[in-house]
Amino acid sequence: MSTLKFMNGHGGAKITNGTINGDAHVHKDVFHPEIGHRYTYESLQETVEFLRSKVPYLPEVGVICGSGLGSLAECLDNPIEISYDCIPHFPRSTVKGHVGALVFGFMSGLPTVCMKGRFHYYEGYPLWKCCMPIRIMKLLGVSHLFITNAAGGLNPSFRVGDIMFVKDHINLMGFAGNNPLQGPNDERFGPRFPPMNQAYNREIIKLANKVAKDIGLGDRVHEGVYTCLGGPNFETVAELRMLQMLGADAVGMSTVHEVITANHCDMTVFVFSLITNECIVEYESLAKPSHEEVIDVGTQRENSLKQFVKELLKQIFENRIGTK
Ligand SMILES: O=P(O)(O)O[C@@H]1C[C@H](O)[C@@H](CO)O1
Ligand code: HPA
Repeated sequence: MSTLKFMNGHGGAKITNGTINGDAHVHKDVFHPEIGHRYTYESLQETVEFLRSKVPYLPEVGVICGSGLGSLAECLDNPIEISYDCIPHFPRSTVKGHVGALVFGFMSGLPTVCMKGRFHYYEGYPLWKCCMPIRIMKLLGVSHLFITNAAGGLNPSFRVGDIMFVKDHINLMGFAGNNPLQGPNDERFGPRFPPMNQAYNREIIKLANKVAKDIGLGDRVHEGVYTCLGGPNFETVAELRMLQMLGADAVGMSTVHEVITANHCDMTVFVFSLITNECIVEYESLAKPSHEEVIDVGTQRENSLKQFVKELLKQIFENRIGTK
């Protein structure tokens, strides 16, 4: 039997061991002879059924916690935490700062699911697998997806600890033909050729600027363009200079493929990057980016970010923004 533990003081529960009904969990996707492995709509339904059997309500909001930002899940009242290794067909988190659990609960009174840990291409997961949880959230009923990430600041006006509301992206991996929607298209999720010119909800960005100002973060927020490289190495000076010339304001190793998958299945998307380091574009600089620094900045900014996310969410739903 999988264990359901009650968490002290939170009135919540935790499902932690790696077995379901006594069987070691088997990670399963489906093999297509011509294109290799993929999840099918039906295999994802098994994951959804499992989660529905553990959580007595359906989430409307999804939050993906970026590196060092797992504490956003602490905004949830009455949390039910389910470790990824208990969930049928779910990949495993392998990166420090990504705990590897879905946490269900109520944020600003709204039923919400947080991903405490995401999947990255550099971990060895293909993009369609990195994005599998987004389709699970959609099937569970999530209409609004908040995606967060840690990113390097390319825009010279950004300072460490600033927040960038993502208004657009440059899909560099897509330029090279790598896209999470590659392979057979299931119309039950979305169209073969989805538009991406309104991938980031403009009304929410406008509201986010207002909320940030109201809570005293007005001078620490920006709007900008995010781009994602495959990682895991940080970028060279020449690469960073090229990204600046392309018009990117921040660089990371995630998010773009998640945004594409979420838009494909018609979710309302809001993304922010926490600028955890300044990109080094001078050969003379001896500074070196590190994952430890990335996580530390996340920890330093967690209280402001929690306050911001809760207030923004509340106002989005009060004003019915992005409700389709
Ligand atoms: O998961 P995110 O995109 O927030 O994580 C960033 C990119 C790398 O995974 C890691 C580098 O420190 O942080
Ligand atoms: N580059 C890529 N990914 C990152 C960075 C960076 O400088 N900082 C945090 N994630």
